[in-house]
Amino acid sequence: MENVEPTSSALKPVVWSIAGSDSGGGAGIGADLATMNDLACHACTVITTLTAQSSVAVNLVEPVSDEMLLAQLDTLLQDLPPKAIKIGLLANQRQIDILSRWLALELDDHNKRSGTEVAVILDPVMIASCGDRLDEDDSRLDFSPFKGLITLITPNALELGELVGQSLADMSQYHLAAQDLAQLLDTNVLAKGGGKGPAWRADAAQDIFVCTRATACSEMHQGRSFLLSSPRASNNNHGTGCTLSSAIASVMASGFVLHDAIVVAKAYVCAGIKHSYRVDEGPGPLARTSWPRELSHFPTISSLDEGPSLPVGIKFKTIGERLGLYPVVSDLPLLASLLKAGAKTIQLRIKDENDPQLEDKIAHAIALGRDYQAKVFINDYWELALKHNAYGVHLGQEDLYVADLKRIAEAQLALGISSHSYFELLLASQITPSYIALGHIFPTTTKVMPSAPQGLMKLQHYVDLFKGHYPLVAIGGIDASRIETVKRTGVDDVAIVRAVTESQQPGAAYLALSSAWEQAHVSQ
Ligand SMILES: Cc1ncc(COP(=O)(O)OP(=O)(O)O)c(N)n1
Ligand SMILES: Cc1nc(C(=O)O)sc1CCOP(=O)(O)O
Ligand SMILES: [Mg+2]
Repeated sequence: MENVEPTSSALKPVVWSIAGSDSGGGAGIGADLATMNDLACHACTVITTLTAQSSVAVNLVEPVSDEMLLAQLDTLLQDLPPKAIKIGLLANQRQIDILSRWLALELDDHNKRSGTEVAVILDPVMIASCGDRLDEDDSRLDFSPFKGLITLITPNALELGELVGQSLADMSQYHLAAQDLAQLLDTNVLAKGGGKGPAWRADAAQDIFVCTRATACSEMHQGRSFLLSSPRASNNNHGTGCTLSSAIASVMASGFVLHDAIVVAKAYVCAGIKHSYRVDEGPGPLARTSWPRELSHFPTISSLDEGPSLPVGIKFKTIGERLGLYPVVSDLPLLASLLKAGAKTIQLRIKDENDPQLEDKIAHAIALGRDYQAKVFINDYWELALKHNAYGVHLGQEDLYVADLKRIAEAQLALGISSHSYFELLLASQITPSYIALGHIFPTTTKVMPSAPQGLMKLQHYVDLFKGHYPLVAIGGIDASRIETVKRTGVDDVAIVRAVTESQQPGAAYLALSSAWEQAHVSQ
């Protein structure tokens, strides 16, 4: 993150951990604080329970008084309101009832007054990694008071079984149970598969993500289930669940959507396990490795729903040279004039699919590209691009499930894919495209976007992770005034609509922007 301004500590997002203390330091509040601080958040704590715990045993569990629980919540809300909350160990039913009432009344009132929506991540802790129970009595806890009040619940196999009152024998039962829990609590579910259970595999930690709804996220990723599979790194797993849930809360507090928070948190846990250490007899705690920047730590995403899925094992044409400043235009005369002005990469983006001259225009644009030895990409109409042998096609994420990707790859057409989040970047990268577009960086009026503008901070994170793996193209609201700051992130290329098309002299505008882009500095 060397290219963006450092966040002043006053601006660090506040995240709360409502959880128990693990005297052994590997899990609970200790792990949450370490995670939240490591991910550049300010961590506040609401301690629910003290546990006398080591890496091999839990010897005593003692909840704080009801007054103390409420006093911590109310005190913090007055002065240090959260951007996100992680809830861990609740030792008895009374604590569940008190906290759920507080969320329904006080937090809801805070959300309404501040016009925000604080993300609440519930890790329904029941058993420590050494196998001992952490709740005060052996009676089953009822989490239903949390219905409609939480953003995500993150049970492991054992907890999921207890929450839905079933034993889970295989992956399909695991998925059904996660869907049942999503309905029961009216929430999103991340059913973890890292520990023993039906999702366990020796070489991979597989989690099931059931997304019922998520804000500022494309419709196509909602109401769906995904399998998130990460490489398994070591058996030091003490505090894995606490770390995962507090990492999800921290990433959401930093402004990322739920899907992104989950994949970043999984990468954080994967890196933490890889670099973990043993302290004593039992499994060791996770290392703190800061914001994940290593692509191999991120999960592979696959769909668990019926219907089309992304193909595996295909690879698209590699683009040898830079795309540079890449204009995106909707009419042919403008495309011709920009090629004449010297554009070497350009896209034809016609959004009226009933345009009677659609095929003619596409065929003509492709032919012009050949004449000028330029890379002409056709947006959306991949069949026409194939028929007329275009240099390349640009597709959106939703197109990936309908287009014949195998045919496009076999015909040696280049493929560019849009992305609007870490989650979509990972999906795009799984089919090894020729480039990935990252948008929309700044507000745009060119099209209606379901996601919020990404901004430079997120762009920097995406570049840090994907640079060198694929050419990365920034798009959305980029004009002469923003060329310098965009270039400083290290992104490879920029795509531009209005700053060229709405100019009185598009050819001259293209040349000026292109030369500004080439001359702008990438900071080291
Ligand atoms: C370079 C580049 N990036 C993103 C887009 C957007 O493509 P898509 O998501 O398919 O949306 P539409 O352009 O079809 O509205 C693009 N065209 N080019
Ligand atoms: C076509 C398009 N796709 C985007 C994406 O984020 O996928 S943003 C965008 C419009 C970019 O237009 P302008 O340069 O006028 O802001
Ligand atoms: Mg498109």
